[in-house]
Amino acid sequence: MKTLEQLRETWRRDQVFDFMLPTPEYDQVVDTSHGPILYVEDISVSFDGFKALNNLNLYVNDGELRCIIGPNGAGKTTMMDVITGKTQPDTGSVWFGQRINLLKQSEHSIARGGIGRKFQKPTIFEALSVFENLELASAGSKRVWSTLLHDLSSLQRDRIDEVLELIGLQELVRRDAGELSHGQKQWLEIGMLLMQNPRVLLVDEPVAGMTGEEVEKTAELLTSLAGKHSVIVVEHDMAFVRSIARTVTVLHQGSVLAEGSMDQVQNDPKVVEVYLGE
Ligand SMILES: Nc1ncnc2c1ncn2[C@@H]1O[C@H](COP(=O)(O)OP(=O)(O)OP(=O)(O)O)[C@@H](O)[C@H]1O
Repeated sequence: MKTLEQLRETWRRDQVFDFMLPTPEYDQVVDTSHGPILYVEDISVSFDGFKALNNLNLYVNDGELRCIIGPNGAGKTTMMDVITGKTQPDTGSVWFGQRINLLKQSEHSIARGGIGRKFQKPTIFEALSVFENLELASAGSKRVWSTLLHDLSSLQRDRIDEVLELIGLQELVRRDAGELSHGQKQWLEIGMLLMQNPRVLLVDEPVAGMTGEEVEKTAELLTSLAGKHSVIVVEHDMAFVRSIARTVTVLHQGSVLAEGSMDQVQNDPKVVEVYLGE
């Protein structure tokens, strides 16, 4: 009975999770020969006349780990919504590499085509094991039923092993996801995104609610992903940002206020005034 209920739950989730949808075929490969994997140019977004993003420009290099900080309401979430196709901007352009115009892609195409997004709250299948969660995330275009009922390919198994090692949950592979700690759930969800081999990972406030030890492990995980993936982390926890940051972008009132190393932005008088000095 438990299995049947789990399958029913999974079936419903099929309508919600991007990784269960078919992978789109972009007619262009992601071309990063000039360096950046993301070009966000002159983006403006208004809500009832209020400019949440105001001529925002952001360039993220292939393989980079970028931290985005800024006070509440600075436009961080809206920026991620634009990159992932959830919000269409009033003006501007967003390119994935030099050739893929993200503003012409649907939210699902973007998610399945190489830009993974981790929301703050983990959205894993609590009633399934760690392994089964990763297994489902590797489903690709296969339907959920067939994934649960058929054997995995050896390639998929290898990828699950690789991801388990990355997220440090090898010992808990048969444990129900619902029994994991908050931090472990967050890592599992990152692992589920990694099963899709995304080129870009957007991670929203990953360490909120974590213990000190979990924060440290998350820092290790995210820094280990950079290089193979481009990782964009939005976070308010300054100690955490300092521990992982290479380049930090500070948003304020929908635009980039400052960009540079953590030391550079922390000593920038504009940044101190609007944010860090608060
Ligand atoms: N759907 C919406 N309708 C109206 N206003 C919105 C909407 N979404 C965002 N805003 C406004 O746009 C501004 C930017 O919001 P956004 O959530 O992008 O900021 P943020 O930097 O992510 O803030 P936080 O750190 O608090 O999450 C805020 O003033 C917010 O109230």
